[in-house]
Amino acid sequence: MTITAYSLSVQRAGRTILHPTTVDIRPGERVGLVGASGSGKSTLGHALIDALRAAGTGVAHVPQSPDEALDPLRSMVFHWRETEQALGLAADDARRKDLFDALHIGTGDLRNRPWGWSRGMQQRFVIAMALIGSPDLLVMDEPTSALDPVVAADTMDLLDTYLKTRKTALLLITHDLGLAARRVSRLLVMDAGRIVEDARTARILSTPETAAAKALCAHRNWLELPC
Ligand SMILES: Nc1ncnc2c1ncn2[C@@H]1O[C@H](COP(=O)(O)OP(=O)(O)OP(=O)(O)O)[C@@H](O)[C@H]1O
Repeated sequence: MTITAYSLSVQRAGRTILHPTTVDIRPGERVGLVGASGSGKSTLGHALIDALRAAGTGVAHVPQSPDEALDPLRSMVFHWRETEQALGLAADDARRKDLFDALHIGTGDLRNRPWGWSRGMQQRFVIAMALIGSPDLLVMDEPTSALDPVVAADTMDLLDTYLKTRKTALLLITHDLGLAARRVSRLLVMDAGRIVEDARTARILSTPETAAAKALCAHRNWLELPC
């Protein structure tokens, strides 16, 4: 069933930073939310997560940096168990092995604290945690911007492969059109708190219609980036 959130809007400090916006995403669909800095991407992402969770939709969130998700004083196994418990799931070694294999983190020592793992492994661990409950939607906000380009590309490749056989949809929030172009089939372009263009990725890249989409597409150097 299509995931829909109607008429999301956000006011802060007396200013409307998200104008009424309806978002719909099909099961398994890969959607990019792109726009210039300050256009309202993260605001829409958070409003969408809150509204969908309130309606009972399973939504997981991957933040920009693993530091936002991992407590430096806690072991990796603590984080994993805490997530399972929060989801009301019993510990399941087979599920953990599947996710660890899929995201190539099987060599990590779960007794370590986050700083005992590389940054790339930490972020893949955070992605694996987000997938524990097989969410309907995975929202990733600039998920690879803290990683070097090769590690970032590898991480997105592993996630692509994993999601191929699942119904989990993906909303990828990024100002990096190059990343979005390689990873999603549909783009939502934001400008000043509104979605101003919503179309297939290939169409927006070839014939952007709005000033915001044209501005993003004008910076063609992103074509050279590996992720
Ligand atoms: N708590 C807040 N109070 C006031 N204004 C806010 C608040 N949070 C965000 N804003 C403003 O809302 C607008 C949208 O911010 P938002 O972070 O959603 O944009 P963004 O597109 O995600 O930007 P970036 O790519 O830089 O993260 C910006 O002008 C920002 O300054």
